[in-house]
Amino acid sequence: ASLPPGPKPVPVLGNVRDLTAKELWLPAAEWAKQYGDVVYLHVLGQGLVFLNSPEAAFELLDKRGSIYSDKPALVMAGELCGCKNMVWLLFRYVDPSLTLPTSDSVQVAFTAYGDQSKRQRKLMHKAFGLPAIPSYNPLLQSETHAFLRRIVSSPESYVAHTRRYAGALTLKVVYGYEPLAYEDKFIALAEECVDILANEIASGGGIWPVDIFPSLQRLPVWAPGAGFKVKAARWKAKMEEFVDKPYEYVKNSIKSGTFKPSFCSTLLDDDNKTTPEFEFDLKWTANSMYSASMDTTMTTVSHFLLAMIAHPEVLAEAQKEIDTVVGSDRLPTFKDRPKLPYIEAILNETWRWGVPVPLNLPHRLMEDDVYRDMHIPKGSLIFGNIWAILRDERIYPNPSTFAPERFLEKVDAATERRRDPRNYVFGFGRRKCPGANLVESSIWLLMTAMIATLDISKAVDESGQVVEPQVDFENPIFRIPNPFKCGLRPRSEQALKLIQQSELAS
Ligand code: HEM
Repeated sequence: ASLPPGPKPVPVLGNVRDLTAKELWLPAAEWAKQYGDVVYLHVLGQGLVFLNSPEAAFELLDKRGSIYSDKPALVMAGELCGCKNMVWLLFRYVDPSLTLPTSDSVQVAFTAYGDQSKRQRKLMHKAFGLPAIPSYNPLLQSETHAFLRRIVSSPESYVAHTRRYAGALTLKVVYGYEPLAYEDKFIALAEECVDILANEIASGGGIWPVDIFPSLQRLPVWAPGAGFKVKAARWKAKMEEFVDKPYEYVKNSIKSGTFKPSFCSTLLDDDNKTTPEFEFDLKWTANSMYSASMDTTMTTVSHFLLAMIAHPEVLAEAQKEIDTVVGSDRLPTFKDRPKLPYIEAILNETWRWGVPVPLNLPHRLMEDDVYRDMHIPKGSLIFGNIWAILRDERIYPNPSTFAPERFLEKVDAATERRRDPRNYVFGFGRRKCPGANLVESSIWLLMTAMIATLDISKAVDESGQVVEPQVDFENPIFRIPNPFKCGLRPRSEQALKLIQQSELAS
């Protein structure tokens, strides 16, 4: 079998010049149109495979998951800095020109496929499987209300409020920890580690000389050129602190009987077996959730805001629906969800149009494989091209337009399944996002509460001029818009009153 088709490589360097540092999903969508639903490129012999249709993505990443679920490994970040146990890791992507690294950080699911990743996923499934989700509802509700209160008090800081919402929610869900309003120790520690990962470990494109020549690991620390080992030891200590400290907090609060139910407390209690292996998995799994939820939540909320700014008629229609179903005497709750089909369609369209992780996170193929007479070499990195799938005009006419109505059209069950963006935006197979059920609830409530209480529009500057949002996507993995200006204010006196009163209720 021959390799799948793709842009013509040059000798040795391969397709280096075909890759772009920003928005790689745009050329990847063009390759999909030109070469079909499986496209192959290589960079210095490293195979990159793009799966551009649901059929190809499900067949390989899902059905053949036993060989398509590994993750790429990096020696410096993984081995020396101790991040190999993290399910997520921030690192920088190699600049396509292979001369200069990009300055962007990206996150990648990192644990190699094997017993450890299976155990970690089992823990996450237990905590975030569908049956567990209703138990988080009160927490989601109180965090959403706290978010609204912060927004009305300083709307210009909506980015910081969204990050705090995601961070606090994760700390509470995972550790039962209530962060302080300002200068919280765990949030500060988490941000410090995120910064080390993004700006230190990941500098130089995330690829260090030791990644290319693993034998450098054996250099003694005093040897010339071994400075990386000293740095790695320092960063590793910080990473371990980030993993150990919140975990110790849970254990101590269980001992003193002051704990709040959480992912960790439930598992420690349920399994009642604190073998070193179990504790190791638990604390690294818990820790990885923090990074995993930050940028993805930020991306989704940003796209929702952009869509509302660009389409005031959609916001008005959604507010009409809320006013009819919920009224103006209370804030929406999960019980209202089945009666709000237009809002459901907005959420669907936000997932589809925003595409938070357009090329998925790469999986690594563990064995040579053949698919439809095409040879896919062992070691290839496999990208589920979620962007191309969700911009397929045969399924979504005028795909670049934000149009929630498309999801209100009655279709047969097979088309319904095929067009549901949730089947794609959270990835595929055995590495599919374990947080999907949780964010399905958390983002729904956050979005619905914003629609119910806020006017969302373009910002206006001091001289009264409307400020057009400047949208730019620099991050090579997450489709996360750079912070843009936007106008957020209470919809009415009554809405403001409900937001302020929510503090008493929570
Ligand atoms: C807006 C929301 C989110 C989106 C769109 C999203 C999307 C994704 C995607 C595309 C992947 C890669 C799947 C693959 O490799 O096939 C992933 C992995 C992952 N996600 Fe999410 N995610 C979101 C929120 C969250 C949250 C809130 C958590 C934690 C509570 C979380 C935890 C994880 C973890 C731990 C992984 C790695 C799984 C593994 O490699 O086995 N995600 N996510």
